[in-house]
Amino acid sequence: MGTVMEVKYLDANEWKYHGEGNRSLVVSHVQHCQVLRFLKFPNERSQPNQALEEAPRRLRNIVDFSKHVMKLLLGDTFVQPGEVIQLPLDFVRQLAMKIQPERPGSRCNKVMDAFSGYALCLPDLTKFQTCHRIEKRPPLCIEIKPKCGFIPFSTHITKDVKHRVCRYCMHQHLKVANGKWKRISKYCPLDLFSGNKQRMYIALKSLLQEPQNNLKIFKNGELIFGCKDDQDCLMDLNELANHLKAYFFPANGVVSGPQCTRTVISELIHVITIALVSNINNCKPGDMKRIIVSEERSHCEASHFCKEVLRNGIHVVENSGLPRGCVLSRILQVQMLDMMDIDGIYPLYLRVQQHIEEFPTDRTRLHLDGPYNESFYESLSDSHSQDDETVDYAAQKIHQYRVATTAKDCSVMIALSPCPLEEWPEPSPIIQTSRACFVYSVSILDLDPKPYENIAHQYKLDGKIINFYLQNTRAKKDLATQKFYKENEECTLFFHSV
Ligand SMILES: O=P(O)(O)O[C@@H]1[C@@H](OP(=O)(O)O)[C@H](OP(=O)(O)O)[C@H](O)[C@H](OP(=O)(O)O)[C@H]1OP(=O)(O)O
Ligand SMILES: Nc1ncnc2c1ncn2[C@@H]1O[C@H](COP(=O)(O)OP(=O)(O)OP(=O)(O)O)[C@@H](O)[C@H]1O
Repeated sequence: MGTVMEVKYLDANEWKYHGEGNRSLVVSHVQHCQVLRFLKFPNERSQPNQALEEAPRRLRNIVDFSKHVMKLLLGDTFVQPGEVIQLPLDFVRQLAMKIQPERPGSRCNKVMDAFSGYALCLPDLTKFQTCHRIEKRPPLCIEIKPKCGFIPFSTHITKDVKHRVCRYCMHQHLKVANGKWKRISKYCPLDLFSGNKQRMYIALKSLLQEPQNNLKIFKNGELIFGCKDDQDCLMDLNELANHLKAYFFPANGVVSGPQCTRTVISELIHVITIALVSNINNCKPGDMKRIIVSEERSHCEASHFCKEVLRNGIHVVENSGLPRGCVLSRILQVQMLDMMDIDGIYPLYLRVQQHIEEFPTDRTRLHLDGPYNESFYESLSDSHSQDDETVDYAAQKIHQYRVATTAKDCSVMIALSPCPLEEWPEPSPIIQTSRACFVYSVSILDLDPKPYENIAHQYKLDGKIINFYLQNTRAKKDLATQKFYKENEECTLFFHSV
């Protein structure tokens, strides 16, 4: 299993800390366009054994899921599955020690797997585009974790608020209360996925104001904007504009001040929007058809854009929809494989649990932990259209739900490489702005399968998010009403005294 990497790359000094999430830690090569993605495990004594036992299988599952499931659903060009490799333990241990001081405190409840010797080797998507080109200005890369872009439509939902407010906007309240973030973000995924230029502009501007873990910007593979964790954020828009000036206004890159920041940020938002709605493989006229999500599934009451529209008395917001084949529409379509919502899935999970308690060997037959091969992919298509009370129906719906959950948690990487129009390396796609031109590529990352057992956790979390949101917004409404009456009282007294 796995290939052994070329020896010339195996010097820990040539690799540096790049970033991490909840389940993996990534290091990048200082020179080559490569990253190594290591699994992480809880800080427990059993950790070395757990890693030795689990790492190779989990990594194999990650690659297979990417290759045989997500790539087929999201499209060839967007997905780079990478490969499982085996590394010398000395090298991995040295690396783990070297990067430890760089890690954000909030992620240190888990340790990097420095025990199994297995990792994933992937192209460094933050540098990918320009690997073999000589350009004075290094590549720029924008990473967005867009989260779930629709309002669930399942008839299994009992809490009405889920039909009105999207999960991301509700979850913000709990995250701030838990101390995960300091402020509520105004970003609403439904605006980003709307395909409406105005709504997308507001969504991206909100991400720039409060990036949390949903937006990162890299220059030459180095993080220049975004949060490592809530304690450690690089998010000064003037500073960002300073980095970007030379890209968007190459001729007069020396201008500065608030006007300059606004102009540069607008250009950035424009480029991101184009990359998100373009069909890179494109060009068949039929592909320009837009995917329109029904009105009630594409508006979130908590979105600041919607609030503004209501406040200004504009009642009809154009529901533009996403061009077919663009990265956002691909992701949204896979997210929408979740047709039952966790409210409909949880009872089916209990059905499967009960069944495998009685027939443990069926766990394998039902593909609950993979392997994620062609037959798993086929099991996603609707062979059971109605609930016939079987465990097979339940497993099929659970598979669809898990695939959708991966798409709700993936990230989009947009790599931009400045390129004068005269040097356009056709047929590579380009984006033009008022003064600049970029060759670009779009990839989707973090396409790991979500463990079957997570369903129980997701069900509990969903309940917490909704209850907290309802409590919190109710409390705020009560306070506002009290204030209103108090002000009116004061007003009344004032009238009496005159
Ligand atoms: O449930 P959510 O929406 O909070 O998503 C989790 C993410 O939280 P977020 O809200 O994006 O900050 C969470 O991200 P963070 O650790 O918060 O950066 C993980 O991506 C988690 O995935 P996994 O279970 O570790 O594979 C994600 O869990 P899954 O729901 O994808 O299982
Ligand atoms: N191929 C790649 N090229 C460049 N950077 C990458 C690559 N893969 C991952 N990264 C960086 O490493 C970070 C962490 O990786 P990833 O999102 O896969 O971790 P995770 O633990 O699976 O995340 P999550 O908490 O969302 O489950 C990403 O946000 C991204 O910035």
